[in-house]
This record gives sequence, C-alpha cells and structure tokens, in this order.
Amino acid sequence: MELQKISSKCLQNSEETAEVVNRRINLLTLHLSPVQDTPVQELELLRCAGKMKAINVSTETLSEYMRGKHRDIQEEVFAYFNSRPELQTPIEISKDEHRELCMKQLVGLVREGGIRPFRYVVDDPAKYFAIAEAVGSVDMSLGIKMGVQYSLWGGSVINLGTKKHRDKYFDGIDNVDYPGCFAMTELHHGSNVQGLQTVATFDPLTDEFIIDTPNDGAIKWWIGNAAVHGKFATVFARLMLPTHDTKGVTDMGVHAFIVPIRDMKTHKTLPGVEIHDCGHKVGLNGVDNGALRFRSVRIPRDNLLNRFGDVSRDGRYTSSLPTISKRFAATLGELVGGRVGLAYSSVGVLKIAVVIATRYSLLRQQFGPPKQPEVSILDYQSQQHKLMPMLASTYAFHFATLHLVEKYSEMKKSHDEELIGDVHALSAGLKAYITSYTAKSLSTCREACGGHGYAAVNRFGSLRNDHDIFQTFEGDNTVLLQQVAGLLLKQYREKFQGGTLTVTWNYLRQSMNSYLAQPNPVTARWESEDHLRNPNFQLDAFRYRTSRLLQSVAIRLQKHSKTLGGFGAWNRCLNHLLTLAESHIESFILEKFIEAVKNCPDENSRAALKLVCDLYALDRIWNDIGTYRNVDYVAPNKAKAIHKLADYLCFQVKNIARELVDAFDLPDYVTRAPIGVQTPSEAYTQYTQNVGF
Ligand SMILES: Cc1cc2nc3c(=O)[nH]c(=O)nc-3n(C[C@H](O)[C@H](O)[C@H](O)COP(=O)(O)OP(=O)(O)OC[C@H]3O[C@@H](n4cnc5c(N)ncnc54)[C@H](O)[C@@H]3O)c2cc1C
Repeated sequence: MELQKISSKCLQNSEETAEVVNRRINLLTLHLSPVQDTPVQELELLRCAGKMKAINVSTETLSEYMRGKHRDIQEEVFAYFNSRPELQTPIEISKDEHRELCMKQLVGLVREGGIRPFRYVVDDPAKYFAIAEAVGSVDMSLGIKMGVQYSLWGGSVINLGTKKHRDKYFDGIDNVDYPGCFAMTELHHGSNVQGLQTVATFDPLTDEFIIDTPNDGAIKWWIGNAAVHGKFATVFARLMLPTHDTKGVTDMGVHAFIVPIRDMKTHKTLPGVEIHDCGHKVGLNGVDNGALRFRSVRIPRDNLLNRFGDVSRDGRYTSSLPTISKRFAATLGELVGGRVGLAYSSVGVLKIAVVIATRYSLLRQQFGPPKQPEVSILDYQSQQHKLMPMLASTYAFHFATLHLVEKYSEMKKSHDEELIGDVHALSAGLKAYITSYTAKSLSTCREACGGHGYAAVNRFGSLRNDHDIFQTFEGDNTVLLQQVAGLLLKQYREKFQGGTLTVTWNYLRQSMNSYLAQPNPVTARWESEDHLRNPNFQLDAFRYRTSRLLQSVAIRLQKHSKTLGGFGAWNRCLNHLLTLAESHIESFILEKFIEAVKNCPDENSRAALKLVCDLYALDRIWNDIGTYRNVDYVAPNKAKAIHKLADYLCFQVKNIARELVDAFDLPDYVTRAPIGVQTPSEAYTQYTQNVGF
C-alpha cells in the first residue's frame, strides 16, 4: 500500500510510466539495507526514484570531454592491430612464442604501422603515453616491451646522455634496429639503487671503461629485453677513477653506461657478457627478462652517459653538480617518465576491467522478488558497492593522471626546479596509489563476474597477472609512498620556517591552520545533502585529514628520534607515514576531479561527473570515518548521513553506469571480453560461440 502511494508520488515528479516507476521501486526495495532503518528514511530514498531520470547523459558528449588530445593516434594503433589479426595475442601461448610475437608486434607497429613512439618521449610525452596506453590494451606485455625500448633504454640514452649519444643511437632505437635494455636492478639490490655494486673502472691507457660484476649479488637481474632480443644495455654502475693514493681508485657514485651485449650481425652474446633467462613469470611473459654478468667488458669512454658527470681523456672528473648525492638525484630524476607512464597505463587497465565488469553486471540476472522477473546483479546493493566506487575512482584517476601528464610535459620543456619537485612527488604518489588500487580492483572485478569472470577469454586473469608487477617495478609502491611522505615533511618544516610552498602543496598552509584550530562543533553536525555534496566540505575534510596526519607524524618522529635515531624513528612511524602519503594523494585526486567537474562545458555531462565525484569523495570519507570521528570532525549524526548518502550515490551512479563506462570509448575489439561487449544481447552468443556452440 505504502509503495503504491510512493509510486504515484514518483510519477508526479517524473515523466516515466507507472510500470517503469514501479519496477524502479521494486529494485529500490531490494537495494535498501539494514542501515536504512527507519520508514521515513526509506521513504526519502524511494521518493528520489522520481529524480533519477534527471541526469540524461550523452555518452558521446561526455566521451568528447574525457578524450584528451591524442585519441587519433590511439585509433591508429587499434586500426593497425585490427588489420593484422595474426599479430593479436591468443589466449593460450607459450612463453617463447609470446616473446617472439611481442617483438613482431613492436616491429610491425613501428615499421609497418608507421607509429614512431620514440620521438614523442621527449618532444610530446602526452602523445607517447597515449600510444603506450593503446598498445598496452592490445597486450600488456607489448606495452611493457615498448616501455623498455623507448622509455627506459631510449629514455636513458636521450635523458642521461648528450648530443653525441642522441646522434649515434636515436635512429636505431627508433626503428628497433637497436633493441636495448635498462640494467639497473641487481640480484641483491632493487629498491636501494645506491647499493648497486657493478663497477665501471676507467682505464686511462686505453681510454676505456671496464665493466665488472664483482660478486653474484651484483648480477643484473630482471632486465627486460635481455634474455632474447637486446643488443645494448644501459648499465648502472659505480664509476671508479684511478688515483695516485694508496686506495688506487675513487668511487664517484652510480653512473649510466651504454654496453653492447650482443653482436649486431650474428646476435651472439659478446665476450665477457654472460646472459641467462629469468624464466617464466607470473605475468608479462611476452617480455624477455634476463640476468647479466660482466667480466672485464671494455667499452669506449664515450659510452658514459655524461649529461650529469663526465670523465676527460686524462681521467679527470667534471660535473655541473657538486656532490654524488645531487648527481644521483638528477640521474634518477630523469627517469620519472616511467612512473608517469605506469600510473597512466594503470588507469587504462582499470578502465578495461571496470567496463567489462559493469556491462556484465547489467546484463547478468540472478534471483528477483517473488513472482517477478529476475533482476540484474547490478541491482544488488552489494554489487553496486563493489563496482560503483571503483567506477568513480576510475574517473577520478583519469583526470588526475591527465593532469600529471600535462605537468610532466611542461617540466620536460621548462626544466623548472619547482615543477621538477612537484612532478617527482606526484608521479611517485600517483603511481603507487593507482597501481595498488587497480591491482586490488582487478580481483574484485573477477569476483563480481562470478564463474564467467574466471574464463581466460574474459581477460581478468591476464589483466591481473600482467598488471600485478606495476606495483613493484619503476619503484616499489611502499618505497615511493615514503618519498611522498618525506617531501610532505620537508614542506611542513618549510612552512614553519616561513618558506614558500609550491603549487601542489599550497593547500597545506591553509588546512594546517584550520587543523590547528579545533574542529567546529556546529559544522561537525551538519548533515544535509547539500552540505555533504558541497566540494568545499569534501576537499576540506580530505585536507584536514592530511594536515592532521602530517602534524601528528612530525611530532612522533621528533619524539622517537631522540631515542631511536632518525632511521629507527622513521621505521617506528612507517605505517603512519604511508597513510599520510596516501591521504595527500587522495586530496590531490579529489582536487583535480572537482576542477574537471567545474570545467565541463556540457550541463548533463557535468551533472553526471558531479554525481560520480561526490561518490568518490564520500566513499573515501566513509572508509576513514573512524579518523574523523576520533577527533570530532564529524559528529555521529553526520557520520550516519555520510554513509547513507554514499550508499544512495552508489545507487544513482548505477543508474547511469552504462553511459559512464561507454564514455571511456573502448570499442569491443579493445576490451575483447565476450561478457563485456557493448551490445548486451550479443554477450552470451559471443561467449558460447567462443567454446564452439
Ligand atoms: C617483471 C619485471 C621486470 C623488471 N624490469 C626491470 C628492468 O627492465 N630493469 C631493471 O633495472 N629492473 C627491472 N625490474 C626490477 C624492479 O625494478 C625491482 O624488482 C623493483 O625495483 C623492486 O626491487 P626489489 O625487487 O629488489 O624489491 P625489494 O626492494 O627487495 O622489496 C621487497 C619488499 O621489501 C619492501 N621494502 C623494501 N625497502 C623498503 C623500505 N625502505 N621500507 C619498507 N619496505 C621496504 C618492499 O615494499 C617490498 O615489499 C623488473 C622486475 C620485474 C619483476
């Protein structure tokens, strides 16, 4: 009876037919959870059934806004692989075949498809990352193989070398005549690059460096392109210069050297170089990772990548940078592009998974109210909880990484010191935060699709296995987050010394002041929807949390360092520091999302984005509600209102979920999962055909 009344009330507010509204109400009844525990609140939710039609999203318009500048080249990549079915990676393939196929894909794309990514590494990084994203969606192994060739091997030559290196190697790298490796990691040292032990000793008699692996722990390990295809490697080694004292040599710190590893004609391993295959991996088996040992391998002095430090013919060292640590920082700083690329590509992977899981969840029907048709699994609150905040996060990450790519491109042009610092922190933080989020989400998507999510053809297995290592390479996530925390503490100290804050950190000044004042007991109780959906409230809450974590960890560090020393104190506060870094990154992501909503010119798209952004913000606040409650930033009534609204927004986002995933503009030949095709009526047909029906 109550439902009948609500139904007619909804009809007054909407243009929908009675049947549609009644169905919506049935679904809403399904959606209600024990937390919506009073009839008034249920009615309030049901009343909103009439409002739901309000957002009329045009996929095309939203897509247009999301697309960015480089869609054309992505389409060229897709078109090339579509025209060459024999280059598409089959579901079942051996490691060795996969490696060969991956090399063929890369060579085909460059030489036949005419896509030349290398020139964009420096000149137009946004275009390079767009190609990398598209290529990664064809096969993630290909994306990484391309990254090793152009961003790591090629990038080290261009960014750490000088004109002579560019002149000599550019064309060969560009057209893949010179496949190469980036040999930094050793068996005993990955994250701790300063601990590398490979040595490069200058021999003034022959004007050469001698590359040596001094012990087994210094064997270069995990080196992409080394096991099969690489002809060269950029080898990171300690530069040793002969001296006339009793020690005989001086360690000038880690430098990068170009070392030929295979013969250009015969492809045989060169004398003094020993190469082994790192073997079958959990994923990315199209990439040939190998281990390298060097025994007195001689290379010309010119092969030192000498942008930040050089050795003259008579063995004198020169550098524009005064200390080993400054040179080391400058060297590693040039490599942040890899992190930017991984963060960006990780969002690409997340998009594919969210598209497949959401489309399938809209299609798949299980159970329903008595004597009524079954409902789609996305009508279940639990499924919405699994997928809708994830969809919202995908949008949030999309805008955050677009901004990162823009800043990175600006930095490559201006070399502005402040910008370099900002991009360093942002790329570390976003890479760590996004790749961890995507890795977890890939499992959630698989589960959300039940048994059919487990069929390899539906892709979650390969996406999960291939993407998993994104959390580790180009900087382990836990290590990267510590760098972000370290930079936050530096900014914090500068604030109290009256220094200026750079753009990305500027918010700290204001939010630190509001944090240092007590939370306002009146606003802590505000619970209206308008207030909770106000971006100022959301951003303040995120920033307040960061400031609180920053202030408290700074005090703890100071206290513990008296007894434990700097290293011990840092370790005692490590989890706190990691939470601080994540909190800062979440604040940044929300800020960029709010800006993107504001800048969207189309009213309906803006309304859709606002809804998604609100879900992103409130879901995150709810996830950490304990922190807000502990300090009375949020009173109990407000906490409850946040929870209910987040639930309700999940439901509303679900109502436009199809349009939202379609707006990612990923054609079926990119998502390539039968259960996730754009036309739902074809999904089961394609899936059954796949096994031979
Ligand atoms: C498939 C693949 C491809 C790769 N390709 C290349 C390549 O082409 N070239 C190359 O040079 N390298 C490559 N690598 C190596 C990669 O960059 C390293 O694996 C990575 O840097 C992490 O180093 P690690 O493996 O030594 O991990 P470790 O540093 O040993 O980390 C192990 C664990 O210890 C934790 N840990 C480490 N230090 C700290 C700390 N300070 N605080 C808290 N926790 C800590 C980490 O969080 C992690 O959980 C590749 C690796 C793989 C698996």
